[in-house]
Amino acid sequence: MNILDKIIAHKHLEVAERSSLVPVKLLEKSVFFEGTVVSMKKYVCDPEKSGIISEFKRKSPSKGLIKGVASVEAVSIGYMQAGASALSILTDTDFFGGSNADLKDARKFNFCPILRKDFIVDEYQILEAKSIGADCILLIAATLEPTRLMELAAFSKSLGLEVLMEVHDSEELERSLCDDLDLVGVNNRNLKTFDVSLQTSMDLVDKIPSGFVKISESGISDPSTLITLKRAGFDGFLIGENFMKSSRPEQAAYNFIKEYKKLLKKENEVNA
Ligand SMILES: O=P(O)(O)OC[C@@H](O)[C@@H](O)c1c[nH]c2ccccc12
Repeated sequence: MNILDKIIAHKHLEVAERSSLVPVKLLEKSVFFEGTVVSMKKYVCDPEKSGIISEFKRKSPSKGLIKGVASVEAVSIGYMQAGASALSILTDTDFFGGSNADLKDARKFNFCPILRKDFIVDEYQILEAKSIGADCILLIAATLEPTRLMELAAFSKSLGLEVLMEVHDSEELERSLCDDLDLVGVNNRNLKTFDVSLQTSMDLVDKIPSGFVKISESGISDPSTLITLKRAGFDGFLIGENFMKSSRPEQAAYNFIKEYKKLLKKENEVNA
């Protein structure tokens, strides 16, 4: 069994357990069911912003411990002050060291789109995402049958949540595209083998239909890479480890975004 299969098997057990402990009726009592969501799509494409979705990630199966003890409050506020467009908060506990409490904390301190980063296999997790204040959820094409992915996307939309669908190759992309998606992310990291290659993004960008916001995900550690990805057609960039591995993730994000803006300005002057 590869790691992705292991995570998904675990998620089914987790959903069964949680839904018996916290029934849907209780989730629906959350104040966030009345509130409107902040659009990830809009923020990522806002030319005044960087397009960067900064991720809060304590550990991962590929890297092990990145930063076990970190303050969501300090890091998420710092990310936004540094010029990120949005936040991605890992809520998986067993494999990524995150929690729903991390997302709730991020929500408390920030008015910006927040992606619930988890492995969604059931409607219950989407209701849970809404109940903790997320604006957007992730659906991973590699882990869902196309019809199931489409059902989950439609369910998210019925709650007003936006959907980021993640793909890793053109086959996944073609079989899973549907109208209820808002953003399509290309994961440069193969979740089964952990191999990382930016070429994955470059190969797939032109295959994503123009109506979807295009995100390049994972393995980004250099501001100049963003220039290459932007030129290729990406609107947004998901960055986690490169910031989280620093002793001060928010400072790392600040320096990165400052450098990116400098490069972007230079690029725009050349093209003017
Ligand atoms: O830390 P990185 O290499 O910058 O990657 C961030 C993000 O793309 C990655 O955490 C991720 C992409 N898709 C996922 C699906 C589940 C868990 C995590 C992920």
